[in-house]
Amino acid sequence: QPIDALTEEQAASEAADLRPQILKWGQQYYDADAPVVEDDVYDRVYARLVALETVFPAIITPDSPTQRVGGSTRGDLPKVTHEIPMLSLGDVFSIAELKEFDERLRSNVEDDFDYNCELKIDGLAISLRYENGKFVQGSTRGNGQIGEDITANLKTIKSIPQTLSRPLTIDVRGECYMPKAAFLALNERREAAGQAPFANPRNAAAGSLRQLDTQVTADRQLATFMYNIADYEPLTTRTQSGLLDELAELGFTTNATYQVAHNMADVAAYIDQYQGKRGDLPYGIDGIVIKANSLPLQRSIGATVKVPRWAIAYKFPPEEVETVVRDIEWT
Ligand SMILES: NC(=O)c1cnc(OC2CCCC2)nc1N
Repeated sequence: QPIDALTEEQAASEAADLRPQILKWGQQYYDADAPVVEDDVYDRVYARLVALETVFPAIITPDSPTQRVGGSTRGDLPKVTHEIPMLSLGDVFSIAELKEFDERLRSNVEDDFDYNCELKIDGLAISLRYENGKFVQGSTRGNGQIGEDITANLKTIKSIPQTLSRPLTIDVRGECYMPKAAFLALNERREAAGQAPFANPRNAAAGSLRQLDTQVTADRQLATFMYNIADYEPLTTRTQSGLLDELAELGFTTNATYQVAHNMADVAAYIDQYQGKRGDLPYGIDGIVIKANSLPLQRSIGATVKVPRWAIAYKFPPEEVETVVRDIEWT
């Protein structure tokens, strides 16, 4: 309950329960075989401990995770500052809300414009830096400004090109994910070895990317779909749909299911087309993303602190796990 409703000893007792949990999750972070608890769970519990100790400084213990130099991050992967922040996405959960997003955006934009519709891959966002066409660094989104350097692990992923077809200096963003079949095979191996299975493919991908042992990452069959670029100037295209084609020409793997939509009726048709097909896809999706298709328009509309005004994610209701297992083609 709210911290200011607690007595000091209640706060001390709650903090005493949280510290070992946070330390254990921190240690699991590098255990090659322990599933990594979801980032947001870790961050929420860590923030609660910080809040308790801030309101009641007397309960702080020298061994509290909050007193470590590393602070909230669970490990000491080197940090990377994103020159251009990695944005996340606002969410809507109904067609009605989607229409509100469209109306609000069109009220602020003079001319008519198209959307690009994309499947929302359920993985984790990564940024790939290329200098003169060579892959030099890869990182997680982190808080959008500062992520973790996972270059070595990303180099083990076959779909990430080491050299581009043109000597460009660019930051390309996309999703790293674990295909459903790889996820099921991994969990079978883990259960056969008496280890806890990963909760879902996204969690498995996150845990696999943060390994200090790159051989572990290499064995996890991770994949990527790239979908964004920090600065589009070096490219020829000026649309989101064209960007996906140009990224493919450069050597990246992109998801071919995108469609340009002229209006919300087209968007609704795209949603209907894919909402029912989640079970047939070889990767997890948790919705669709619609983006203003013009890249200059995206730039002029801009973003709020964390999310673009020119894009929104439409989230599907959570999928029960058994459908993931049942619907897979057991070839
Ligand atoms: N999970 C996805 O598949 C996905 C995520 N994000 C984006 O776009 C970013 C680019 C800038 C704001 C959102 N597109 C996607 N397809």
